[in-house]
Amino acid sequence: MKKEIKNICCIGAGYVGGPTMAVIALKNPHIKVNIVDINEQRIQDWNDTDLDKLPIYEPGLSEVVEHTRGRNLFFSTDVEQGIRDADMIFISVNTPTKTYGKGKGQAADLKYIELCARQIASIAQRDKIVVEKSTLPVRTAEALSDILSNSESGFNFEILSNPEFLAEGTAIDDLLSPDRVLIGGDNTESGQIAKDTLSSIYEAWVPKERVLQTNVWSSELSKLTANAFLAQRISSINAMSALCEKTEADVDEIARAIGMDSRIGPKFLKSSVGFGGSCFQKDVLNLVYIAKSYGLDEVAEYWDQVIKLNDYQKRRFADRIIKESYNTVSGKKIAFFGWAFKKDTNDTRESAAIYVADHLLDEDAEIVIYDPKVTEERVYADLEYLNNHSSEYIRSRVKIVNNPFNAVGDAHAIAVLTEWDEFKDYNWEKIYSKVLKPANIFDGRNILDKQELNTLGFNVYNIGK
Ligand SMILES: NC(=O)C1=CN([C@@H]2O[C@H](COP(=O)(O)OP(=O)(O)OC[C@H]3O[C@@H](n4cnc5c(N)ncnc54)[C@H](O)[C@@H]3O)[C@@H](O)[C@H]2O)C=CC1
Ligand SMILES: O=C(O)[C@H]1O[C@H](OP(=O)(O)OP(=O)(O)OC[C@H]2O[C@@H](n3ccc(=O)[nH]c3=O)[C@H](O)[C@@H]2O)[C@H](O)[C@@H](O)[C@@H]1O
Repeated sequence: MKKEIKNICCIGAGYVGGPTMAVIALKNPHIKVNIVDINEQRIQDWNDTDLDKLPIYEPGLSEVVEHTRGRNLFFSTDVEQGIRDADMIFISVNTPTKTYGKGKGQAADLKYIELCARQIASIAQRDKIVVEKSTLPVRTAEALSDILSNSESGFNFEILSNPEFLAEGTAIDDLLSPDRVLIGGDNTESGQIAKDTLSSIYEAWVPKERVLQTNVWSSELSKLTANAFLAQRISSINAMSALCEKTEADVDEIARAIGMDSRIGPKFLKSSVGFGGSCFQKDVLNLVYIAKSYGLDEVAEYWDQVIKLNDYQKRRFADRIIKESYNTVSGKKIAFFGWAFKKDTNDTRESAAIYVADHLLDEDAEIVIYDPKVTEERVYADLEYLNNHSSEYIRSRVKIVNNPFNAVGDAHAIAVLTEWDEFKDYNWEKIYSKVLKPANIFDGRNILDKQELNTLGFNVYNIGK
């Protein structure tokens, strides 16, 4: 059995809420979807008639928004109205690592989630299905249920966990053909109805066998587990990259060799300057915190190593630039190709580039950055957020240019931090003529044609080769 859903509200118009709801609206034209957010600028950008101004860059997103916006997809700052009208409410707000108090630097900060729950409790005028879309610590649904069931309204709030597995840069493809959709809920009669109701929304386009129902705790913990396993794979291959550099083994050859074992599989074995993004570090740290809070110290230490290895990888890359620059980068210009945490996104959260730059700034380097999608102010904000160098120092040492050729003039080295496809197709001969000699390239993504660059005269330093 399922309920009829006519109106959905999503609280949080971010990287998850925006694309996810746009696709739900696309595939369920009979449902009105309201995305609400307290960030006025963000909502204004989502409503901009110029689709190039959407707050998020994702291939295919603007087409979906163009098709649905104003039809059955709406963006608004009126959170209360959104909650009031909805039969089903997705909570898709940010859950960053705590920067204060107990669990600082590890636990997820759940204040935004709690605020949403309290707001729903105080505004709702009828029963609602409340869906956790944000990534949350296992057993958060218990706290939500507590807040909602203690409201004076007396209405029934059914809580579901429906974590999101999309990756940035491929969000629309991932949403259109997901490996699976996970829905956790209570095994009561009303819980089952709620799960079936949400399943039916996805089944508008996702094959039924890919919509998986579990209990709510399994669903919450599956999300953290998936991200931990993915991050662990990268740290594992990155650990091998360090060993490769000592032994003349080639990490890409190793990835290929082990990836052909069907038990291991070929995906997510690309060695890099280190993983970034808003979630891997946050979610693994959260897992470490949860394990510790249950007294499972060995479990906590095991996962903590994934983060330590990632920090080591970023540091190793920066140290190599320094070492190969005759042990000093003071006053030297290092050109960065890429700042985003991966290609095809303008998101820079936890990007490895930030930490590599910070380490080079410790050594008094000058950095000139080109990224096809990241703005100047974003770069400065990322570096200033670390609070390691003054804003004046950062702005005097770091420049952002809107053309790769403007980055490389008189550069002592080029460092590739993001795997943007366009980097492969540049006129490297022209670049060679502009950089200082010896011409050093540090390819933090192993994307460039080393042989060709060597022929042009470059020294190419790879990860794990
Ligand atoms: N970014 C990603 O690729 C993925 C993120 N996730 C998870 O999804 C959640 C959201 O992540 P993002 O979309 O990246 O975050 P985001 O920071 O891009 O968006 C969150 C939005 O929520 C809004 N917000 C916060 N409190 C609010 C409130 N009380 N009322 C109304 N709006 C409020 C913020 O203004 C912001 O625009 C996080 O838990 C994250 O771990 C899960 C899968 C993928
Ligand atoms: O919870 C989340 O936020 C999401 O986190 C990741 O998605 P995302 O961070 O957007 O992007 P990924 O493609 O996973 O890349 C993360 C980082 O790992 C790096 N990476 C990825 C793959 C690889 O083989 N090697 C590697 O270094 C990327 O360059 C990037 O810096 C997961 O892939 C999603 O399933 C999940 O929903």
